Amino acid sequence: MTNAQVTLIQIDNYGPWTVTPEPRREVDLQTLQSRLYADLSQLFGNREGYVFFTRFDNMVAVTNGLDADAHALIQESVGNRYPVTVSLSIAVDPAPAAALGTATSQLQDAGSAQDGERTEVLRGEPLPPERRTDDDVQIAHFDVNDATGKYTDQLNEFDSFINIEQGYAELMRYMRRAHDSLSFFVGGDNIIVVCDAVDETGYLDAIEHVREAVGVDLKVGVGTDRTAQAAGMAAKHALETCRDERTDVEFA
Ligand SMILES: Nc1nc2c(ncn2[C@@H]2O[C@H](COP(=O)(O)OP(=O)(O)OP(=O)(O)O)[C@@H](O)[C@H]2O)c(=O)[nH]1
Repeated sequence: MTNAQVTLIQIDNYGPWTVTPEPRREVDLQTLQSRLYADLSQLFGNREGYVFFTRFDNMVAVTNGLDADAHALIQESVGNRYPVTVSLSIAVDPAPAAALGTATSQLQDAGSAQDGERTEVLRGEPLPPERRTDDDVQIAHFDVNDATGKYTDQLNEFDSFINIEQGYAELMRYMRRAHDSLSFFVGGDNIIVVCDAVDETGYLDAIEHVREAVGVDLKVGVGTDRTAQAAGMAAKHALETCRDERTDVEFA
């Protein structure tokens, strides 16, 4: 059984900030959002976590191994670097979607995303060190088969993008519904899914579902470990085995 520790990151009172005193230049907002994501990726990444950009005003991190103090430090660092602050909410559950559900409720209970008084909230309990195991995080790294040959080298870039995004949309809904798992597009033709001990049949069914629904062919490498980065790296190696062996699913 896995025990995903998930942290919801939410920019405090961001909506009002984007239009105060009048709408801010979109290029400046895009720059802020992508820099904040880059910094968070490094701050959590230095501590073996993964951060996914999702909607940019809200981001999701897998933070097994990070305690409350580490979260507070990251929060402080963002407050010192940016004109905005972030709230963080941590939760643990075998099912990643359930962990994110709890993390979300904790933050919603503390106040609205657009409440000027609710800033730099830090809620939730990390996984206690004595309960941590080598099986806490399962990461599945999906990749589109021959995306270069089928899309990038053949189609208009926008049509390539539509194909990849449709594969992502179908996979994220399927993994959420069938396995309480969280899927994140990470660029190119890659999707990283945080899973709750899904087995080979589960992955084969997911690949089959996406192929039937939108005609996008996927393969997946799966890794399990104590932290997101260790599990993610194992998943990448398993994906290389898929390439070598021409298989659809490989476990590290
Ligand atoms: N985020 C991320 N992106 C990657 C990774 N590997 C490849 N990419 C991206 O995916 C694109 C396609 O690369 P590949 O998946 O290696 O190529 P492919 O044509 O699909 O070939 P096969 O996967 O071998 O079938 C690259 O241009 C990168 O943008 C990775 O490990 N992480």
